[in-house]
Amino acid sequence: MDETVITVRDLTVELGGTRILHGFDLDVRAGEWVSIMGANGAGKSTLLRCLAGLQRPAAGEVTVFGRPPVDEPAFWRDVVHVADEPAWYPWLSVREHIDLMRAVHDEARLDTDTALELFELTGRDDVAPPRLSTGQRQRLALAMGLVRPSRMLLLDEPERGLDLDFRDRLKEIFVAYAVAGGTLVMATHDDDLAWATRRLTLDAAG
Ligand SMILES: Nc1ncnc2c1ncn2[C@@H]1O[C@H](COP(=O)(O)OP(=O)(O)OP(=O)(O)O)[C@@H](O)[C@H]1O
Repeated sequence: MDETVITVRDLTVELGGTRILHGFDLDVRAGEWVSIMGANGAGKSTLLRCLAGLQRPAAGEVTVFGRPPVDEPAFWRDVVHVADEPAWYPWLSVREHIDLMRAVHDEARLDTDTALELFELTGRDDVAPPRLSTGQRQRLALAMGLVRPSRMLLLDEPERGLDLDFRDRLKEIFVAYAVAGGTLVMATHDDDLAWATRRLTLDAAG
């Protein structure tokens, strides 16, 4: 598979008058899993936000699936951005959050029980997210992202809060997504999770 699905050319981003990324280039093909690494503040989340159409570059070009990314429903039908914790519905259970994602998307990738099992939430399916542990909430956020159909995952530190065993499972989940033709771009501090991926390291000057 060699279809290029992300192209970044000479990307420069400024935030609050400070240059975060400068002259950054990237090409990603369908089915690739790319890790963006680097120190705190290097600009990993900022790059993901540019790919998600949530941050306007000061200069340069970004295309995702052949077009500049835009924060619009047609774009989000193809792309999942898992970053900060989603806004939970405190009156809905874990199971109902997954049901909700399945209900608003045609052709869900996983049924609810499979998702609960895969993300090790079966025993916590009837509680509301605010009563989960940090790692359990992260597993639910990932489950909600993976349950719906997509062609690309933009993942900001997906490992946060997860124990080592579940990180191994997550690696398998992401490999399966890529093998099926999906594309992953992941900001991470986890060498092990990134080990088999194409790794790019941002320096502090971007
Ligand atoms: N809204 C903002 N206004 C001004 N500066 C910002 C803003 N958001 C982020 N920054 C700065 O931009 C830089 C890059 O932030 P970013 O979150 O992209 O880094 P990161 O590589 O993802 O870091 P981490 O590893 O800590 O998650 C940081 O120095 C941060 O302080």
